[in-house]
Amino acid sequence: MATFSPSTHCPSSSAYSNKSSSSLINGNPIHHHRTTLPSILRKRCRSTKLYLHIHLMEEEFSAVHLQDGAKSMKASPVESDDGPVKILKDGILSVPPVTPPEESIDIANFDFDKDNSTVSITVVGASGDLAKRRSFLHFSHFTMKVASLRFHFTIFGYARSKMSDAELRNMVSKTLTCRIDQRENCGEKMDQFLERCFFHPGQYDSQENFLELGQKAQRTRGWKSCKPSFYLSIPPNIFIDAVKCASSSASSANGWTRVIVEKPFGRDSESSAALTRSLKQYLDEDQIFRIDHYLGKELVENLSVLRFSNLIFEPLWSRQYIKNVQFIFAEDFGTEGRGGYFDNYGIIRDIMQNHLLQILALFAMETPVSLDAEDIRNEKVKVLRSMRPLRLDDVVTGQYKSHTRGGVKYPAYTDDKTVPNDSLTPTFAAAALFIDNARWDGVPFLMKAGKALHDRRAEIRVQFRHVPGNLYNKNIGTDLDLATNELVIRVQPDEAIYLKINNKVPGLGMRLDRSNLNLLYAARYSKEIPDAYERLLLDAIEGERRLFIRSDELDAAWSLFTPVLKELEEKKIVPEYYPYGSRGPVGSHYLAARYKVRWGDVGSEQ
Ligand SMILES: NC(=O)C1=CN([C@@H]2O[C@H](COP(=O)(O)OP(=O)(O)OC[C@H]3O[C@@H](n4cnc5c(N)ncnc54)[C@H](OP(=O)(O)O)[C@@H]3O)[C@@H](O)[C@H]2O)C=CC1
Ligand SMILES: O=C1O[C@H](COP(=O)(O)O)[C@@H](O)[C@H](O)[C@H]1O
Repeated sequence: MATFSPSTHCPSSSAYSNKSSSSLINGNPIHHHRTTLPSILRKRCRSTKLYLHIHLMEEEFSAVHLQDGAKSMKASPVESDDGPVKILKDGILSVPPVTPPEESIDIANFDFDKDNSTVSITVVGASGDLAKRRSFLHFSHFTMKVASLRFHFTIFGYARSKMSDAELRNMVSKTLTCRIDQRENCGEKMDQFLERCFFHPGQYDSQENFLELGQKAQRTRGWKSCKPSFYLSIPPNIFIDAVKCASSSASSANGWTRVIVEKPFGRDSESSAALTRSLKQYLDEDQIFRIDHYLGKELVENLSVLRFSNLIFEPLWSRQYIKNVQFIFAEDFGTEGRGGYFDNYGIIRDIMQNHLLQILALFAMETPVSLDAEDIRNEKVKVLRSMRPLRLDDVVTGQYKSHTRGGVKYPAYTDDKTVPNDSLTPTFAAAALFIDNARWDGVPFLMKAGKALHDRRAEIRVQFRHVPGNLYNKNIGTDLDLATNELVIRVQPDEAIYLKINNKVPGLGMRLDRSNLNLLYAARYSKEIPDAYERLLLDAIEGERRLFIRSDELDAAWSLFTPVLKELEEKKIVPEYYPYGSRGPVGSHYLAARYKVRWGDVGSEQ
């Protein structure tokens, strides 16, 4: 009899190893099991060798257990009854022996749609920049790669602009790529994806138009039970109108409606709280999926794995061994085309308050009770609430100016026609943050984010303290800084994790150099790294909330940045100007030096 806990851990592979099964999916053993269990919605367990997925279907759930790293799949309940799952003490469930199914299942022919439900995503604001450039592309990758295997799936575009289905498909087709699997008839898959795209014109505040959308969607696929999600790709000031109409007029009878919201979630604490309050008039918190796409990036996902599944890191993860931590975001292009949006927000709201702070929270949080969304988000909130609000003294801001290089003139931020000539909006910022808890007391957490810099990168740098009484000091010079270890988690590009160590240069002498223990993903893994949105969309559809921002997390995040944002604006702080394509304002180095830190991305060997 295998045992597992609903909230804390997954069964080990060995828990199932005594069960024989003749059923295979892609060569992986599969065990089916059906019973009654009212209180568990779904449990996802991930480990390298094991994936367990339970779906609640009314009062029944079916469990599909795939071994050896196979992906989880939504499966219809199998027609066997192995008896009830018993709840033992401490919430441990006892799972009766699994009856192996009689025939083997071939994934290509497996019918995942037996419940005949349809997932539909409506891109609200389908005529806009985000929708055109990114949303449909993400949906296409997601649909072609994942969803088409699992769901009836439709995508609706909704906007005030008039468009036919054919025009929408034409617009969308221009953004599609064959990034998914070149070998597997990509063209055919794109066509299949486009066939699932429809357009419905309407106003964002019209109940009637949303009702028509809902009806059209019902007709399109003959929904038995429909699972509508709305992806808000509109300016935030019309979110509430759209949500009100979508939830009251285009939502499913079974209340499945979900709303996926892109940042910005407000401009400060007050506007964010007001937005949340308004959304909650029409939706429950668990229907709102606030996307921070950095949480869907592979190396950000891996951060917790690195920390909590490797003995060598966690003991070092504190003020005792870590001198400082750096979160660096750089883009080698400006706000081209997005100045209108950007000027109202600036780099602190665009990148720091969300993407970098989310990574920081995952980096610094305590070990969660389990991998469940609420347990992880609880720990993130705790660490955010232990942080000191950012002070003006601890911030440096910059704005890029025009620069000519190699005969090419690169524009200044204010050359954008949608940006006022006298704009003081920062396109660069560096900040020093502190976590006032026992683990991190006194450790500077430095952030740096900028547009129009000399390269594009996102990385986490962990600089360790020097070795006390280092025996090899004289072999590496007197600068102890040169001898400290540094762990670099390169989120993009060229995903990698590397550790800088001191090493003896081979030879008869005793000379040390700095070398890297390097896990370069491209060299280690042949599989393509999924786009952040593929993961996030799948999770939103499946109701997995781990990678979405909860409202209290959002409040805590805004509390840290709102005072300084207000001060910057009220005092009209002039940003330090830096040339397009440079390394950014020199002020960031003074800020780091104040805390005895050297930015890790500067220097010959990064
Ligand atoms: N663009 C980007 O790269 C990113 C955008 N975001 C966020 O995503 C959302 C969408 O961004 P984006 O596509 O750039 O936005 P757009 O300004 O392009 O607006 C999207 C659509 O909304 C409708 N719309 C625009 N303004 C109004 C208005 N005042 N009243 C009613 N309808 C309006 C228009 O459609 P129609 O007239 O046809 O109805 C427009 O095509 C925003 O919240 C933005 O902050 C987040 C990250 C990146
Ligand atoms: O959210 C945003 O992110 C992008 C950068 O995302 P990436 O995945 O390409 O690194 C940034 O350009 C944009 O300003 C910001 O709104």
